[in-house]
Formats: sequence, C-alpha cells, structure tokens
Amino acid sequence: MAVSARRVAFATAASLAVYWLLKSFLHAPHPALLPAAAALVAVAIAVGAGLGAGVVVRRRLQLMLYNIMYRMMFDARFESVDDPMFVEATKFNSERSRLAQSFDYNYGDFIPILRPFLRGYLNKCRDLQTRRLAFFNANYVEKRRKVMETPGEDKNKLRCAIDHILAAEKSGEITPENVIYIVENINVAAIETTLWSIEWALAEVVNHPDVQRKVRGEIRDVLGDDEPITESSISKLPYLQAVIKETLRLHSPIPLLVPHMNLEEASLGGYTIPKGSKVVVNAWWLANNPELWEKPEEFCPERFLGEESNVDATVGGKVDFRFLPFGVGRRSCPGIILALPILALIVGKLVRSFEMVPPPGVDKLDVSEKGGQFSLHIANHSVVAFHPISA
Ligand code: HEM
Repeated sequence: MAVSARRVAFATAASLAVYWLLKSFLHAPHPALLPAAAALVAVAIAVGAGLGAGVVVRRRLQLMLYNIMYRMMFDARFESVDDPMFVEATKFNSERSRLAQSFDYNYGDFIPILRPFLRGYLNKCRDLQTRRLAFFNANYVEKRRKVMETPGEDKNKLRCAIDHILAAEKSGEITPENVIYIVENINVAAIETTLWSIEWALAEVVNHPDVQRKVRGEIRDVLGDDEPITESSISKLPYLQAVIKETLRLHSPIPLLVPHMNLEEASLGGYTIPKGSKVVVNAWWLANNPELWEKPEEFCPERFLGEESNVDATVGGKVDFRFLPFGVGRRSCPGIILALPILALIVGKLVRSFEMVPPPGVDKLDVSEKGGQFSLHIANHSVVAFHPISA
C-alpha cells in the first residue's frame, strides 16, 4: 500500500508539475510563468555580468531549478541565491547528497562484517535526516497545511502539488511519513539530477561549437526570430532533442540506476539470481558499450537522427534497453515527463540567445567526471563566457 500510494502521489505531483510547466510556457500571463521566466531573466542577468570573462552558471541554474520545483510543489520561491531559505535548503540538500554519494554505506551492504565500522557515518546520516526533515516539515508541509486550513480559504482550490499530497493524506490514502518522504525526495531526485544534466549539456555544447550552431540554426529555421520556444515547440526541434538524448547517453546522471531487489528467484543470461538479491544495472555501460554503439565515446547528437533515430529516452512502451537514463518499468523515474522538457527548454533558450564559449585562454571545458555511489556529475563546474546574439 505504502509504495503504490507513494507512486500515486508522485504521479499526481509530476502531472500537476507538467501541467503547470506547460501552462507557464504556453500562456505568458499565467502566474506559474513567473518563476521560470524570472529565473531565466536572472540567468541572463548573471551571464550578462560575465560576458567576457565567463561565469560559473551552476549556482544560477540551481536557483532556477529550485524555483521551478518549489513553485510547483509548494507555491514558494526564493528571491536570490542569497535568500536565507535557499541557503538553508541547499546546505541541507548538498550535505544529504554528499553523504548519500559516499561509498561508506555501500561496503557495509556487501561486506556485512564491516558494518560496525560505519557507526559514525550512520549517526551523521541520522542526525542530518532529523534536522533536514524538521526543516522541510516546518517550512513547507506545515505552512501549507495551515494555508489550507485557514478559514475563508477555498478548500477546493488546490494550488500546488503538496495540496494534492496533503489531500491524499487527509483521505487516508497515504501517511504523514509518506508526505515528508515525498517532500525530501523531490529535493534530491528532481533537482540534483536535472541540474547535473544541464551542466553536462552546456559543457558539451560549449565544447562543440558546430553542435551549438546547428541547434541555433534549427530554432531559427523552425521558429523564426520571434516565436518563443515552448514545450509544444520542442517536438518540432529534433536536433535539440538529439542533443539532450546524447547528453544523457554519454553522461547518465544516475549511471547504475537505483538498486533494485528481486522478490522471486530469477534466471538471467544463464545465471540464477537468488530471491532478495541487490540488483544493480549498469545503465551507463549499456549506453556506452562499443559493441552496441558506434564510437560511443564521441558526443554526437547526429546518431539519434541517423542509425539510432528510433531510440528514445522512455520508461515504457517501445524501450531500447541500451538507453535507460531514467530506468524502466514500475520503479522507473516518474519525473521524465518533467525533466526532458525542462532540459530542452533551458538549453534551447540559452543557445538561441547566447553564443557560449570557453572563457578566454581556455580551449575546451573540462568534462572530467566525478562519480558517487549513485551519481555521475561534472567534476569541475564549468566557467562559460556568454556572447549575446542580436536577433
Ligand atoms: C535528467 C533528470 C533525471 C534523471 C536522469 C533521472 C533518473 C532517474 C533514475 C535512473 C531513477 C531510478 C530508476 C530505476 O532504478 O529504474 C529515478 C528515480 C526517480 N526519479 Fe528521476 N531522474 C531525473 C529527474 C527527475 C525529476 C524531475 C523527478 C520529479 C519531478 C524525479 C523523480 C524520481 C523519483 C520519485 C524516483 C524514484 C521512483 C521509484 O522509486 O519508484 N526524477 N530517476
């Protein structure tokens, strides 16, 4: 019950999120446009300040993603990267991420005899978890609950995803623990993954000026100079979509997916997998195996328009099992419907407005990887110089 309720709540949150995102980008006056638009303006202002020398855009992109997600989840937003709530939330989340990416608890899973040595690490995790959940509970869950319970508030007017989640809790469909788990999870599963992917995509388009020109040319040919890039126009921009797919292929942010466990004994490729095994899928290798892909080490979006044109980032339907950046099946990523449009919108809008190049004196951005237990992100946050393109 708990698992399916969680899934339902997430599906609700994700659908609502997509609905809002769609509305935001399609209908300019809709208030939900504000966080994304303001965030893009903020990015533009930030990059405007660093035209020649280049800027580390990560922090601004991070603010934008927090504002998109928090607006959809809680009807809340952060004013700037110095907003004390933003500082607090990102501090908690990055500490959580750092501990989760540590290999410490993994060795305890595989070599149980070593578990006693993990006591210090586990205490740190517990302490952080308590403080972090209290922060989200007080500032986002309880605050929202109060708004919903305020006399005079229209109870039928559900405004953001947490309203739907609290309504599901009230009707007994999910528990208070489910609610707080969803809130904590959205901070990591939704924001960090999408942020890492944007960082990779921008670094690759900077390092491949020909790809950047092609994206810009496609946008100009399809949308002209004035028509905005919206969620509905992404389907008309196959090259932009191929750039996003190629980014996720070469730099899968969750290269081993999330560990799964088989409830029944299974047989796979001649091996018997005992019931209750921890199953880790190397999705990165499936997407980068030279026996399965032509020159997999090269960043080449064209492959998705040529020999791999039928391969999509999908979690169901016609799945190509070589390309699973969001996993597949029942426990796959429900955020795919949100992540793909966000990535295409951000990369498309930035490429359309700016020529992005390495900072002076640098030939190529460093795309070295830093792996954690579950993640693969860029080791050094890119410094990018932005040259505005006049229409
Ligand atoms: C580029 C961005 C993203 C990538 C690459 C990504 C990737 C993944 C992967 C690989 C999994 C594990 C699937 C498996 O083990 O089979 C996952 C799970 C999950 N993702 Fe994402 N994700 C992204 C964005 C998002 C967003 C935007 C949201 C929410 C709005 C989200 C919510 C979740 C949740 C809730 C789960 C756990 C599902 C479950 O356990 O049933 N993700 N994601």
